[in-house]
Amino acid sequence: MTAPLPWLAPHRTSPFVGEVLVPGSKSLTNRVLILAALGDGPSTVTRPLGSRDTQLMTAALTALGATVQRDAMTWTVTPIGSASTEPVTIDCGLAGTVMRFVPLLAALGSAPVTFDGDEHARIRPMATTIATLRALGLRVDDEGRGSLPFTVHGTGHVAGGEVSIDASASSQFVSALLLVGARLERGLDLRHTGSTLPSMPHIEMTVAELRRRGVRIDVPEPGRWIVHPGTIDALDVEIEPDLSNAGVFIAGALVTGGSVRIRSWPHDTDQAGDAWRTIVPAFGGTVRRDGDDLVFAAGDRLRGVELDLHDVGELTPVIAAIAALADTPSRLSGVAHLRGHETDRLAALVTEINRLGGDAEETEDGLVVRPRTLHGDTFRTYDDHRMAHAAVVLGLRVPDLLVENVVTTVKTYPNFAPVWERLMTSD
Ligand SMILES: O=C(O)C1=C[C@@H](OP(=O)(O)O)[C@@H](O)[C@H](O)C1
Ligand SMILES: C=C(OP(=O)(O)O)C(=O)O
Repeated sequence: MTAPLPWLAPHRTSPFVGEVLVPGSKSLTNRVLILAALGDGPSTVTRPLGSRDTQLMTAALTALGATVQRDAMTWTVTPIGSASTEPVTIDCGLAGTVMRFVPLLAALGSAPVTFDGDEHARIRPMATTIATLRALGLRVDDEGRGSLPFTVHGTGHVAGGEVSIDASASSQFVSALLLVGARLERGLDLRHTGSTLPSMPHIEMTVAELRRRGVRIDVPEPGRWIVHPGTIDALDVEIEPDLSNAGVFIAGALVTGGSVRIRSWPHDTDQAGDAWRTIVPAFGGTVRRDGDDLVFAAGDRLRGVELDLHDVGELTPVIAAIAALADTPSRLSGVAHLRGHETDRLAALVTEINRLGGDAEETEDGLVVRPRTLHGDTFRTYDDHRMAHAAVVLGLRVPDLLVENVVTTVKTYPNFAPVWERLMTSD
């Protein structure tokens, strides 16, 4: 198959002024689908994200025995019923939420379930998932790899109880256990033993979604969660727009001296992307609520930032792109775990920003980005949707920037490139 032609990123010599309703949150959609599949009756999901990651989740849950009936705006999920013993194979693609969350659901069943994914998925950190399953008493065949592919042999019974894991490489190892904790016979007393735990808002989102469904969870101290055994209530929910993905439009406004209205920004949310409300002022921009929307605008200048992004690591590529266009240096820290994301994001950002003539450098746990005049080139995306987002932010200011494989954005954002093309002709 021939590779798709690179896409010429939109470029502006005038401020970008726009209004966007971004599609639903990936993290919420995939949690809600799982909890619906484990629920005590059918649930509906309104305004779900329809993208590669949620498609992979739907296919995985269907393979485990749930049904997902899709109408345009609402999906109806019927929970996983009686356990089948037929072997199944699940494609995780490059979706962390599928490769980390679904093996724990497979553990509840009685069939051998094989997990595999894209080429790069095979090098994403999975050792904690495999160790967790074994600690719960399951047999896992991974031929000693500690990564995808592997097979989980469910027996229909998981006692649960005390489990200690090292989740320093990804918060998703904690969320995965919490999501199934109530369905373990003795519930779960989970301790994180590693030195650091990234993406805490994503864990808090998991806890909040469980509590909304009647699950009792205590958090007696940082790094410990007690999930009481019980049922997970069915619940009809509407998915919030993806605030992390809103970031690329916000960044577009910031770097061109413009403004953007993000429609339906939730008044109260557990999403990591809510942090844009504090990140934009750090770059010198402004944020204003107008009814249900937030309006982000550039300030008089775009200054560099010093940000610890440990809690919101997934925002880093777009923040690094803004930083490369700022007028003073930036230091981004707390994100060593990004080396295990869709690609090694720290290495990829340094290589690609510097390919354009920039001055970015990797540190032990982040990046230093110094302003330089940038020139066009082909920006590699490494099959990483957020590298493509970073490319678009840079292209708005750097002429002749070509984005390799922009279609990789379909992981969490359908029609990403056409949306930008429409925005460029409509403001
Ligand atoms: O649970 C989730 O939905 C996610 C958790 C985070 O993962 P890490 O803790 O691995 O960064 C985040 O970066 C990812 O995009 C989504
Ligand atoms: C890290 C990310 O994704 P995943 O859910 O695949 O881990 C991301 O979307 O930035």
